[in-house]
Amino acid sequence: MAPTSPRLSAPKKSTPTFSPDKTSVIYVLGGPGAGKGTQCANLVRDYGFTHLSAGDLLRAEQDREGSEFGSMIKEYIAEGKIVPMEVTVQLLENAMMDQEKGRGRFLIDGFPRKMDQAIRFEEAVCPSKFTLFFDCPEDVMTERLINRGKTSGRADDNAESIKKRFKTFVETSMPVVDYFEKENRVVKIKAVKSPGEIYEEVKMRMGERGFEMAVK
Ligand SMILES: Nc1ncnc2c1ncn2[C@@H]1O[C@H](COP(=O)(O)OP(=O)(O)O)[C@@H](O)[C@H]1O
Ligand SMILES: O=c1ccn([C@@H]2O[C@H](COP(=O)(O)OP(=O)(O)O)[C@@H](O)[C@H]2O)c(=O)[nH]1
Repeated sequence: MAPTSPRLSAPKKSTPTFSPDKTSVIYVLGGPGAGKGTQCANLVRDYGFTHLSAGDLLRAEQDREGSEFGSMIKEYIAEGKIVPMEVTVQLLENAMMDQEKGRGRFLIDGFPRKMDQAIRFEEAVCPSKFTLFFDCPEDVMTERLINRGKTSGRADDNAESIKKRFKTFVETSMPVVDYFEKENRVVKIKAVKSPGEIYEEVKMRMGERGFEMAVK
């Protein structure tokens, strides 16, 4: 069956769709090129998480034939702006529903990038356990993204879009990290070393939060 557009008209609920007792959601944040996707792949392999990248879901919706949001998403991504939250939250909720209903461990990668998304998702979909935040300087991220751009095929891995994405990250996404930080819900990890060294720290910090590896 062909996938359908996000159900934007879903009524606002007073309780979230997924119970945090049964469903674990961890947000994965960090600037563009901080290594979120790279570390998520490690966590999926070792901890049995389902990986949902908000950017990947938006790109898939952009390319889906008949999507009413395709051209709008394309424009936002090229400009490094945050797509209106109704679209992204609904794509994520739909993707979670496609998994075993009401159960599971989800890494939500590259989301929430704006306060309104954070509030809506926590209220209507599932409150998160915590945020893994990969902290990386812009010069390091720029070099990684320019390199990634040689093979990624992504329209936004070019110098002009990268600058815009950094600006959005600092102005719009860091306030989300700061908000969760005040609630002591952020695990901050320096993301400059090699992927292997960073992952060692990720595993240690996951353990501190009660997450053990599913496979040894
Ligand atoms: N620790 C690292 N050191 C060097 N390169 C890295 C590191 N982590 C990721 N990369 C590379 O940098 C690029 C961006 O990483 P990625 O995981 O796609 O970042 P994000 O999902 O945060 O945008 C990719 O090409 C990836 O292979
Ligand atoms: O919740 C989100 C996540 C991503 N994006 C858009 O998707 C782009 C790419 O995000 P992704 O996480 O794939 O890549 P990153 O910038 O972290 O490398 C962003 O610049 C935004 O334009 C968005 O609008 N809302």
